[in-house]
Amino acid sequence: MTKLSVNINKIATLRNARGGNLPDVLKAAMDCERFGAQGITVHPRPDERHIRYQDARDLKPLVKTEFNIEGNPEPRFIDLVLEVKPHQVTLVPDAHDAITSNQGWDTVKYRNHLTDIVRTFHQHGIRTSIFVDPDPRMAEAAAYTGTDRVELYTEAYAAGYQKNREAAIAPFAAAAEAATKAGLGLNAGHDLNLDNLRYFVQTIPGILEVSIGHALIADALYYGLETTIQLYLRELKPWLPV
Ligand SMILES: CC(=O)[C@@H](O)[C@H](O)COP(=O)(O)O
Ligand SMILES: NCC(=O)COP(=O)(O)O
Repeated sequence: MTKLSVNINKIATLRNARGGNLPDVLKAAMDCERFGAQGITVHPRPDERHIRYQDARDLKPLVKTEFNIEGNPEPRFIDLVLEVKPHQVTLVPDAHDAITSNQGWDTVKYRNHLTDIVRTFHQHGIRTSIFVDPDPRMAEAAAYTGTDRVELYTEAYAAGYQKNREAAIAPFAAAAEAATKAGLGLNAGHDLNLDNLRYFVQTIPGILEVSIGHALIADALYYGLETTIQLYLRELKPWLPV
């Protein structure tokens, strides 16, 4: 079964626009769970323009499903994760000025760096996932860091889906196969949406978790949060035809 983890960064972005507490990010997270989400993802960035570090601390006692914190493992981020102790940390090589995540790790070049970080999180009982491009070499090399999982960076799949979905998914299938052969669990995320989600999880078996934020929160403007989460969960049902 593929779990749906709702990324609530965009709810925080809306709240931050006015400086108050509307919408309430903590309530939204609990509502996502009530409506069926099987996990909550946050991605604090150094400038805290979306979710804030304090949000992650406040969410910890409230999230009853799986709590996933994503980010670039700089010292302040590592300290936050070790303090909050989520179920999973996803390591993403974000540049400070990136609008959103725009690349996976070079797991060959940064093998030693990632190995040290993975070890630190494992010593505190936190599962690790490494964000990777759809490149079998990167997926395979990720295993040498000791990580539990990789997260396939699906932006290129989403961008190519309408034009030629078979071609768009091919590199992801190859990377997924390499990761699985290397003993890694598979997550996926970035720009997944109601159009492209089902084909992805049905074509690549064994995706353990998808984290979805931008499109899901945008859909919620039209359908409401509860219906939207149900619509995404329906796309994850393995028996529905692609
Ligand atoms: C790693 C990843 O793909 C997501 O975390 C995505 O970057 C969402 O982050 P923002 O909401 O900050 O764009
Ligand atoms: N890890 C991907 C994520 O959390 C959400 O990405 P997006 O759906 O906001 O593009």
